[in-house]
Amino acid sequence: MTKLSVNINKIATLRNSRGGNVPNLLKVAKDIENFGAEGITIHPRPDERHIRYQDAIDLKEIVTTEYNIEGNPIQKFIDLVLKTNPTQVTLVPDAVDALTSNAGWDTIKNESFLKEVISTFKNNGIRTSIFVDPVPSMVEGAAKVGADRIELYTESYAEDFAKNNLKGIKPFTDAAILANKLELGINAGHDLSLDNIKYFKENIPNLLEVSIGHALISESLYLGLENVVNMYLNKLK
Ligand SMILES: CC(=O)[C@@H](O)[C@H](O)COP(=O)(O)O
Ligand SMILES: NCC(=O)COP(=O)(O)O
Repeated sequence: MTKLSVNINKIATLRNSRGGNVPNLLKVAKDIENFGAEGITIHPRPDERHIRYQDAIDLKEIVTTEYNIEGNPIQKFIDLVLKTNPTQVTLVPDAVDALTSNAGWDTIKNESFLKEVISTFKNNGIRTSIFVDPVPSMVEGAAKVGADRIELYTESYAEDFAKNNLKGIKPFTDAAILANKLELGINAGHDLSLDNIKYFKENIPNLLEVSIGHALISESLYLGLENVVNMYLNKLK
């Protein structure tokens, strides 16, 4: 069984664009759980352009499913995660000014840093996951630094799938087989969507969790748009 964790960054982006509290991030998170999702993911970035650090703390009070916080472990982020105590922290090596996550960790170059950060989180009872490209040496490195799980960075798979290149799944399947051998749990995310998720799931042995945000929120807009336009038309009759 693969858990669906919904990334709500985009809800915060919409809220912040008007400065008020519409849509209400906490209510959306609660509703997503009530609709059946098994987790809530956030990725607070240092400039707080979508999720604010205070959101991370407020969400802890209401999320009853798995709570996953992603981000680059700069000191401010480490402090936030320790204060919030989520179910899982996912470490992502994104630059401060990155538009979105765009690479996995080099788990060999950053071995001692990752070891230290991971042990800090694990000592506080927080499950750790590391964002990695589907590269065998990076998966081995993730096991070496003591991570509980890897999160496979799926952008290249999504791009290949959109071009009908089904071979793009191969490095992900191989990485998953290796992770299973090394007893690392497997998560995945980035640009997964209603189009590409089924094939991904079918080809990844023991996929524990996917976190999906950008496509899921965009798809929700499209799938809800007809209904809402008609609700307005009815009110204007
Ligand atoms: C870690 C990852 O894969 C990202 O997809 C991320 O969580 C999304 O971040 P943004 O919403 O800021 O693009
Ligand atoms: N970890 C990936 C994530 O949370 C969402 O990525 P995306 O679906 O917004 O690309």
